[in-house]
Amino acid sequence: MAASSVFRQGLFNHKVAIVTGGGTGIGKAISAELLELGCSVVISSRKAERLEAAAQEMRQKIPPSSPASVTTVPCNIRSEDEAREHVKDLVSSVLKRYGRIDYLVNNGGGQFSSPVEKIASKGWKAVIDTNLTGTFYCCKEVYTAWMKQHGGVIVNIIADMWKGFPGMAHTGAARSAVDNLTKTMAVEWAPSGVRVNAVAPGTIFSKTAMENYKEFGPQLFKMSIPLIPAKRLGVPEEISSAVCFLLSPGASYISGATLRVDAGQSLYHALWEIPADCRSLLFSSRGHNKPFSMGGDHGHGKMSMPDWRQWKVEGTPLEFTQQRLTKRGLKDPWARNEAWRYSGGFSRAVTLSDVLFRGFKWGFAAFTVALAIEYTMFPPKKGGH
Ligand SMILES: CCCCCCCCCCC/C=C/C(=O)SCCNC(=O)CCNC(=O)[C@H](O)C(C)(C)COP(=O)(O)OP(=O)(O)OC[C@H]1O[C@@H](n2cnc3c(N)ncnc32)[C@H](O)[C@@H]1OP(=O)(O)O
Ligand SMILES: NC(=O)C1=CN([C@@H]2O[C@H](COP(=O)(O)OP(=O)(O)OC[C@H]3O[C@@H](n4cnc5c(N)ncnc54)[C@H](OP(=O)(O)O)[C@@H]3O)[C@@H](O)[C@H]2O)C=CC1
Repeated sequence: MAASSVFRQGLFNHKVAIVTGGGTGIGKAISAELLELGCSVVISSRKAERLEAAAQEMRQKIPPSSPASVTTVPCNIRSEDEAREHVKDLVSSVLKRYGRIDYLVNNGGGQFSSPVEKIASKGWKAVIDTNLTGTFYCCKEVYTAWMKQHGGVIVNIIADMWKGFPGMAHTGAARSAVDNLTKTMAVEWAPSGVRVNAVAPGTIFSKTAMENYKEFGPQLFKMSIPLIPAKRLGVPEEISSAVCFLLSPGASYISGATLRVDAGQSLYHALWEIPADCRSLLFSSRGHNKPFSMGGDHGHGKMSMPDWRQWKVEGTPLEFTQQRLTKRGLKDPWARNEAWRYSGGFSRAVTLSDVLFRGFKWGFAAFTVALAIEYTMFPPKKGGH
């Protein structure tokens, strides 16, 4: 096996890991790196054939001198009432085969994109059951069946949901819950010698991740690039090295932590565009927002991104935002944004000076007048964005 891990060869010799979702993308990269470092890995997910194909591919790269081996155990961590049984079977079959479980990587999961009001209860449940409840079952089962007596390390893969997750609320809620669950388990299970941490990836490219979003996948991933300080997507191996570090003795004093592996993305922009609608103006006038944060280019730095008006398929979040704006009488919301951008400066200047000298009530009145004048002088351009 050509060495690509930055970690010492043999670091995980004779250890045993379960990696859920280990047959694709991030999970496959984690499994491959663990194998390279001598660990035996059980990869587990719903699609048995795909799992076996991945295992075959990884098996061929294990040198004969290595104690590592890779096995597959199909398991649906979300299968309604039977999920607990599926996970129990997974854990007992690993113990039967290997006699130990040193590491658990809860990586299996995912979601679809949708604005909150269009998420059906079944879809909400599917995502929560997979990402939150599935992770809970795996942790609990591995702990009770093995780690409680023998110690071990758990790493949960979550997501960049730090500012909420507009467009994917279900997964945001589930991953945030797993972040919290990670901390609780870290404390409760410390006396057993169990460390529990999480990794929160930014936008990581893999074929399977992209395909999950069907025909929108390429565009979604492409749109993320300008919003990442590194100006590129991550690759699964960049998550894998963080996971291997957290599993390793190098992290022996780290527990209850969540490591963001996102090149600073979570500190910067989000993909979701906030519409400049009338209600946010009224909201500001009540003084909950700073008046000079209204309009202008404050919320519209994203307008230089790829042209979102190309999104014409019904039911996608962007089409939905467009429809909402159009319903409120804005013929072309993107052109309106452009108008905001160049008319904002004057209105803000008027507002700011009036607020300083006359207080909020009169400041808002002056702002409205200034805005009306500006809109008469600079009507929204057709086709701008
Ligand atoms: C503009 C902002 C948008 C934000 C988007 C940003 C995207 C950038 C990407 C960066 C972040 C990447 C994060 C990733 O996690 S990438 C990894 C992606 N991989 C996966 O998600 C794999 C696993 N995913 C799944 O298996 C599925 O997504 C799911 C968890 C939903 C399970 O699917 P499954 O097919 O097994 O489920 P069901 O058929 O049983 O469906 C159950 C109900 O769920 C609802 N549903 C499912 N898919 C959709 C959809 N595409 N749109 C709307 N609703 C959906 C639906 O209610 C299903 O029930 P019904 O079919 O009976 O109605
Ligand atoms: N790629 C990215 O940008 C980001 C990814 N993530 C998360 O990282 C993890 C890996 O994603 P990634 O590799 O990118 O995408 P993939 O779609 O390749 O991986 C998802 C994996 O989860 C498995 N899985 C899904 N549902 C279940 C289930 N019910 N039971 C068992 N296994 C399941 C899938 O296998 P199968 O279909 O066989 O069940 C698949 O192997 C996911 O949790 C994802 O949400 C988080 C943030 C960003």
